[in-house]
Amino acid sequence: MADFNYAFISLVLLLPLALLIFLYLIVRPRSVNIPLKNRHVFITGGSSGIGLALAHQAASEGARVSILARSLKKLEEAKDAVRLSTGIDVAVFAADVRDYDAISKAVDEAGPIDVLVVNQGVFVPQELAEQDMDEVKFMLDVNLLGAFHMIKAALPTMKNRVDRRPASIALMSSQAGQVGVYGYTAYSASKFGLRGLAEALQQEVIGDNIHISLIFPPDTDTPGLVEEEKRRPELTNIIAAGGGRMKAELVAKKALNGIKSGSFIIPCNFEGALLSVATAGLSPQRSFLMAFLEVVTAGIIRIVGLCFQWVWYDSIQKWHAQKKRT
Ligand SMILES: NC(=O)C1=CN([C@@H]2O[C@H](COP(=O)(O)OP(=O)(O)OC[C@H]3O[C@@H](n4cnc5c(N)ncnc54)[C@H](OP(=O)(O)O)[C@@H]3O)[C@@H](O)[C@H]2O)C=CC1
Ligand SMILES: CCCCCCCCCCCCCCCC(=O)[C@@H](N)CO
Repeated sequence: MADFNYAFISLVLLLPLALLIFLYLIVRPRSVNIPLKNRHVFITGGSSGIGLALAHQAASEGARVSILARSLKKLEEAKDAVRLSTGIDVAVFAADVRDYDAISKAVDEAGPIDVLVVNQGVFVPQELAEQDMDEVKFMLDVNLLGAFHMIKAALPTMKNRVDRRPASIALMSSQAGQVGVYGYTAYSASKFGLRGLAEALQQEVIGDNIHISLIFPPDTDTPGLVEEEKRRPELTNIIAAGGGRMKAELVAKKALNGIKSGSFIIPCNFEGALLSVATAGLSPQRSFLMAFLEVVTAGIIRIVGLCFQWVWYDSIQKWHAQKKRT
């Protein structure tokens, strides 16, 4: 009996330890630190919301910051706001990410980029059956093809940068890029698309010491969300509430910390951390501790995910039943 206990206890302790050591040895790519001080951080959609909060924080960390968006007026206002709070001047570029020539001109003018944050995004929620194809195309063009345009324009000089220090390309996805959400067929598709782009691109640019990050915020208080909420379907509200809600400043802080530590997947709150473990899939994981968590919780987190689906489909069913009655 004593022998059995001894064997049992050592197994319980040794197995996790062996797993930890194994994961420590195999996780790839290796962890990396990406400094921001005195480096060029280029943020698309940097004139509002999360992008503007990122511009503030990158500037206060000593980066040289450029922001790009369509409206020059909003860009100038953002520039004034950043100067007021940090004393630093950001460079502004007015261009539409759907126009490859315009953004490649902006990127050339801005000079070699060390950290590219592809953050621009549009979101017009509606059931696909009701939504015009123009709006579907609009979201895919700005959110997904716009990201391709930015990366294509910036990559040549990023690859040829003279200092070979680690560089970063960060993509602003959304929790709706980890799980499909009612009312978001086009939006979710555009954000899921970023993940495929990111996973493939990381393999292509690791040799150039360029590191990809994907950021997954929940609902975040921004001018964009205020607009969105004017026309969000009730069920979108109910399901999105499960992801929590954050201030843009905190999302920007989590995002910058994740970028600096080279994390491939960057959740922003507790619900987001759960969602990231649940949807780890075959994404790279640089942290052996996170990898450990993913492995040991794999079964239970699937159960949690299935419970979420149960609640969501229940809400959908109730909503339909109620609609029939009224
Ligand atoms: N707020 C939220 O709840 C969440 C947001 N996100 C994502 O975070 C990102 C930022 O969102 P948020 O801060 O709320 O958005 P905002 O609407 O507040 O700001 C969007 C920014 O993108 C710019 N932009 C929009 N379209 C284009 C375009 N075609 N070309 C260039 N710039 C463009 C806007 O400037 P201009 O209009 O002048 O071009 C603005 O600077 C988006 O990718 C969004 O999907 C993810 C999860 C939650
Ligand atoms: C297994 C564990 C699960 C944990 C909780 C899952 C909750 C998922 C909710 C998804 C919310 C999506 C919000 C998108 C916000 C957004 O992008 C728009 N505001 C447009 O910008």
